Amino acid sequence: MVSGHEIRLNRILRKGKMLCIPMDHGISNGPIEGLADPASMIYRCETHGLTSIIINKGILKTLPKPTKIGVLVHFSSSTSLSMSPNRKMLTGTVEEAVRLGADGVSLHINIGGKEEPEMLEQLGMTADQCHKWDMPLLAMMYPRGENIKDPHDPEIVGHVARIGAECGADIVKTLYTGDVDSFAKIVKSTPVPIVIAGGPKTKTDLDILQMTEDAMTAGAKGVTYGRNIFAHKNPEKIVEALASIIFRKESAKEAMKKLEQN
Ligand SMILES: CC(=O)[C@@H](O)[C@H](O)C(=O)COP(=O)(O)O
Ligand SMILES: N[C@@H](CC=O)C(=O)O
Repeated sequence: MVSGHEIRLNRILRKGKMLCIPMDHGISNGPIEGLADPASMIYRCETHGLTSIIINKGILKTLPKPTKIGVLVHFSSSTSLSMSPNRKMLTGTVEEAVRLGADGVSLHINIGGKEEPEMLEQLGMTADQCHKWDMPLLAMMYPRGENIKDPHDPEIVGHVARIGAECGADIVKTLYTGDVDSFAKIVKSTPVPIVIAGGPKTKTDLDILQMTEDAMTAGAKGVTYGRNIFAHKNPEKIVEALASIIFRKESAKEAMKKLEQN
């Protein structure tokens, strides 16, 4: 018998790979460019190669119609208006995710600051509940806090990714280090699949496509890009370009050529 965990995992991945738009910025940053109407953005992009989305429960509850792709519900919250924007608080339960019909749970864990201990506890406890409910857990593991000088430092990224895996996450999302060799080492020392974050919008489309190609070459299992997709002038087309790299192993340059033709 196929477990609920496997059924759900196959809804948020395709052939073991992920092309996901995290849209949880509405709590941390407000209705930023491209996120004024998350539902429309989801329906615009869902048939262009996406495997899944990450959204807060309030968006999931108010979607006018079900989406065709996997949904991870995000339960970490902090805001840029706060005195402690890095202190992510737990704002939901795995049982709630089951009730909402989610296919996965997502947490954001900042490592390297004074609030780290409580986020580690959130991760460990939520992993236990995910195990109980057969719910896949994606941990967004960020080197972020007073002790972090360079969040892309391969040693730090490798440590942070490993923390996510050792605390029980099924998928770890973290920062790309900027070069294939150092990231390949991190992939090898992390016992669960790694996907990479997009970060602020890149200067050119080729930049985000090249980072994607390099991360996949290093062994990443996909990407979770927010602003580089929903704030793009043509979100559907950048999703198609990313899908050609992730699922059809095209190069960034080949994907770029098609993007320019469209
Ligand atoms: C809003 C966030 O916490 C981001 O980390 C988001 O969850 C994410 O996964 C990546 O968003 P980008 O806009 O690609 O940085
Ligand atoms: N959701 C993000 C916003 C920017 O990446 C965060 O909380 O850091």
